[in-house]
Amino acid sequence: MGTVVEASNKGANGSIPQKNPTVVFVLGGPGSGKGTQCANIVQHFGYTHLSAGDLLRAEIKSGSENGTMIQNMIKEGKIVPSEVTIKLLQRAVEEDGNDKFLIDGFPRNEENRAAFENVTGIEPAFVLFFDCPEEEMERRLLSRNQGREDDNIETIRKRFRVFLESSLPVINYYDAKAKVCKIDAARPVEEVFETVKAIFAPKNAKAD
Ligand SMILES: Nc1ncnc2c1ncn2[C@@H]1O[C@H](COP(=O)(O)OP(=O)(O)OP(=O)(O)O)[C@@H](O)[C@H]1O
Ligand SMILES: O=c1ccn([C@@H]2O[C@H](COP(=O)(O)O)[C@@H](O)[C@H]2O)c(=O)[nH]1
Ligand SMILES: [Mg+2]
Repeated sequence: MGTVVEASNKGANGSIPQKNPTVVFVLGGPGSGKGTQCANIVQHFGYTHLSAGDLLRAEIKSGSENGTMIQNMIKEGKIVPSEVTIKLLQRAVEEDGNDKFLIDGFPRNEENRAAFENVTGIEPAFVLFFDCPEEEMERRLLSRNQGREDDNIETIRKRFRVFLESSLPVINYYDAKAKVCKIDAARPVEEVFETVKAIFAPKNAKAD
């Protein structure tokens, strides 16, 4: 991994973002522990955590015109069109006063990745990849008990398939650019976070 690279601020659509944020993509299979580790990173390193899935779920609750479409996609484990998710992410970045963001669970496919880069002009500083076997992720999701409509065995299997077919290629894309920090996420939360800390501590020292 190289040093933290600040995002460029030219949007291909001509828009100029308010800031020049540092963005870290947090990727991994469903239930690999992305949200759990992001909460720890926020506490220790002062990032803002933006979960694309949480933004989409909030959009459903808000009564937005896209709500029913998003709800159906999530129930089926499918990927919501890029333009919808990117707008939500852009709005969240613009409304926040921070200059460094963890984007959790996005980009989920190659089209998401290319559209985000084109629209925002932002390249991630690096990518965290929480690597976890399916059996462990399945166990975690089935006992998460947060009332998520997609935490049932039928949808979980669909989500696993989408992750393998559509999301892993994104991780491979960034790996080819030496931007991926792969973490063994099958260990207990505290152990995983020790590894995460070792990744962020030197980068944060350079970025601050
Ligand atoms: N290292 C771990 N060991 C055991 N359980 C964990 C670990 N990390 C997270 N969990 C638990 O597993 C469940 C899924 O974790 P989390 O919500 O962080 O995953 P996620 O990657 O964000 O999932 P999703 O992609 O579905 O949003 C939660 O109940 C969480 O408490
Ligand atoms: O960029 C995204 C992020 C999420 N989705 C949809 O939401 C669910 C749940 O996402 P989590 O990251 O597990 O919270 C996911 O299965 C997709 O259906 C999306 O379409 N695009
Ligand atoms: Mg999550």
